[in-house]
Formats: sequence, structure tokens, C-alpha cells
Amino acid sequence: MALCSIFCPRIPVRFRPKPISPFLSKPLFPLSYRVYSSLPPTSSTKDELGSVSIGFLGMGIMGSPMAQNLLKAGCDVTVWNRTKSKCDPLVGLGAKYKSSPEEVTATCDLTFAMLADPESAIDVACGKNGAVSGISSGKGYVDVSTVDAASSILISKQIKDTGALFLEAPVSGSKKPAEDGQLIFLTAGDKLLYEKAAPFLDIMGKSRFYLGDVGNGAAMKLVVNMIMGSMMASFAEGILLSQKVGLDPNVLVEVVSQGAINAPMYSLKGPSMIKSVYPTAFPLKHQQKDMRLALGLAESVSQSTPIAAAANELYKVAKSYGLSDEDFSAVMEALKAARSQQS
Ligand SMILES: NC(=O)C1=CN([C@@H]2O[C@H](COP(=O)(O)OP(=O)(O)OC[C@H]3O[C@@H](n4cnc5c(N)ncnc54)[C@H](OP(=O)(O)O)[C@@H]3O)[C@@H](O)[C@H]2O)C=CC1
Ligand SMILES: O=CC(=O)O
Repeated sequence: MALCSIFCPRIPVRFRPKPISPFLSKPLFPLSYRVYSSLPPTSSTKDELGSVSIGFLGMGIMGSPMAQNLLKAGCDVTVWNRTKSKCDPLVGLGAKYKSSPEEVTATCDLTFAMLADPESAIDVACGKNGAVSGISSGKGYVDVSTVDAASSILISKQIKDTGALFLEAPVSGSKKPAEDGQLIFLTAGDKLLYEKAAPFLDIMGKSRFYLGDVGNGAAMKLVVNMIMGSMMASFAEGILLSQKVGLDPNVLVEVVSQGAINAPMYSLKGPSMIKSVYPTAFPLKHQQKDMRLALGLAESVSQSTPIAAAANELYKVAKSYGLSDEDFSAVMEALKAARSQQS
């Protein structure tokens, strides 16, 4: 808390961080084991792809386009979603539908899950009529949701107790990269499943990293998103400050885009942020979930992360303003509120 005050002296008390995930006192997985590989895409024929039946659980912003790309590539895809109507467009494109995760894993060789958070990922995998109930030896489960290592390890254990294989494979890349098949997979778990899943990962993504033990993919994803969440909060501060001192924020976005701190995210989101419009690609509630989980990870190894902690408070404030389902760039609204309270 003290460190946060040093970095953000003007942040009001209610924005400041509180202790997070005190239950984590040591790493949940061996941090010394690292295996990286970003392989060139595999090329498989439509017949080869079609010979493996694919399940897909979770038809949200990410799951729908990912499943759609598998269908377009000629895969045999069976879908499920808690809200059934979201499966309709996929069924219209030729997907089969099953009414529970259990039925999907019972009928499919390889099942992907793209769910909101640790709670839903665990429930869909391990709950009543969940994926674990239908899966068996010879099959595979690939969880592409962004969760913490402990949740991923729990799901992995339950899947593997059935004799099936498990791979965690959270993705870096948002709605558009999902639509364009340009995601980056951060995988860890059963190497054999990684190899079997590779042709399908390559349909949905542009690269894949194999990181070793289950937990490492989750950790990598959380670190990446912790950086992204802080970058966005900082960018929002910059836009507001530029406006306050009479600069044109559109010029700021242009200057940033030409310099060393350029990131596609700034050029993509900046113009709409300036108009206070936040079309949802990555829901703010998921970014705050990732900040929270990343802070828990940092706490588990006593790593100081004051910048991320301060940014997390802003996402929490934005959530309290009803912005959970807006894009995460709506974090700027929390800063506007802070500004109007100060003046
Ligand atoms: N959007 C993005 O840019 C990116 C998101 N991610 C991560 O991917 C995951 C999915 O994100 P996204 O598609 O954007 O999220 P959405 O909110 O659009 O979709 C969430 C999905 O989870 C389902 N779900 C939520 N709660 C439950 C529950 N209790 N039981 C069963 N199903 C549930 C939803 O079902 P229903 O339709 O019924 O609500 C929906 O299918 C998240 O972990 C996110 O952090 C990763 C990279 C980029
Ligand atoms: O998790 C979000 C992303 O853009 O990556």
C-alpha cells in the first residue's frame, strides 16, 4: 500500500490496493522448469483434420470465432455453451450441438474450453455433467481460458485421473486476432497432447509456446496481461493529461505510434477512448480478473508489483461504475471520476 502511494500519490484511499490471495505463500509449480518453442504452423489436409472430432465449450467473444475457424478449416466440431442460443450461429455453419460438457467430451476426441474465469472453468470441467464425467483414456482436454495456476492444476488432475490428457493453452490476442486465426497459445501440460492439438492450434493461432508443467502457461498469460493492464491504465492517464494541458490527444496517439513505446493496442483503442467509446473486445471484468490473479501470483513469490496493484484498483473502480462488460479501455472512466473528485 505504501509503495502504491509513492507511485500514485494522488490516488484516493479507496483506490489503493488491499492484500490479495494471502493463501498463496509459495509457488504452486516448479519455476525453474522452462521449455520454450514457437513452432512454424503445421499443415494438415482437410481429411486429416476432419478425422478428429473436436469439442468446443464456451461460445463467448473468443470461443465463437475460434470454433468458427475450426469449422471453416473442415474440422468436425461439436459445441456447447451455458446460454444455448450462442451456439446457434455455429450450428448454422455446420457444428453439432450437445446439451452438456459431459456429452461433448463423451463424443469428441479433443475438447477445447474457453470460459470466463477460474470458477467457470472449474465448474464446466469438474462440476455436475462436466467435462470430466464424459472424458476417458485416449481423449484430450485443452483449456484455453485465462485462469490461475492452482485452478489449472486442479482441472488437470481431475482430467488426468480419468486417463485422458490435459493441456492448458491460454491465448494472447483479442477478438480480432481470434477472428483472424492469429492468436498466440501459451501451452503447458501433456506434451503428447500438445503435439496432437498442434494442427488445431495452428488453425486458430499464429504461434504456440510449450512451457513445460501445467501452471507455467497460466503464469505466462497472467504476467503478459498484468503488463497489458498497467499499460492501458497508464495510456488512459496520458490521454487525460494531454487533454487537461490543452494538447490534442489524437496527436498524442500519433506521436506514441511513431516512437519506441508504440504498441498496436494504443493505435487500435486510442481513437475510440478519446471519444469515450469502448466497444468490447476484451471485457474490463476479465482484465480486472487477470490483474487480481497476477497479483496473487506475485504475492505467492513475494514479488513487488506496485504498478499493477495501482492499476488493479482503477479496474475495480471502473467495475463499480458498471463498466464490467465494456472494453477494458473503459478504465479511463475511473480516472475521469478521480479527476472530477479532485477538482
Ligand atoms: N476477449 C478477449 O480479448 C480475450 C479473452 N481472454 C480470456 O478468454 C476467456 C473468455 O473470454 P471472452 O470470450 O472474452 O469472455 P466472454 O465473457 O465473452 O465469454 C465467457 C464464456 O464463459 C461462459 N461462462 C461464464 N460463466 C460461466 C459459468 N458459471 N458456467 C458456464 N459457462 C460460463 C459464458 O457463457 P454464457 O454465454 O452463458 O455467459 C461464455 O461462453 C476469459 O478467461 C478471458 O480472460 C483471453 C484473451 C483475449
Ligand atoms: O487477454 C487479453 C488479450 O488481449 O490477450
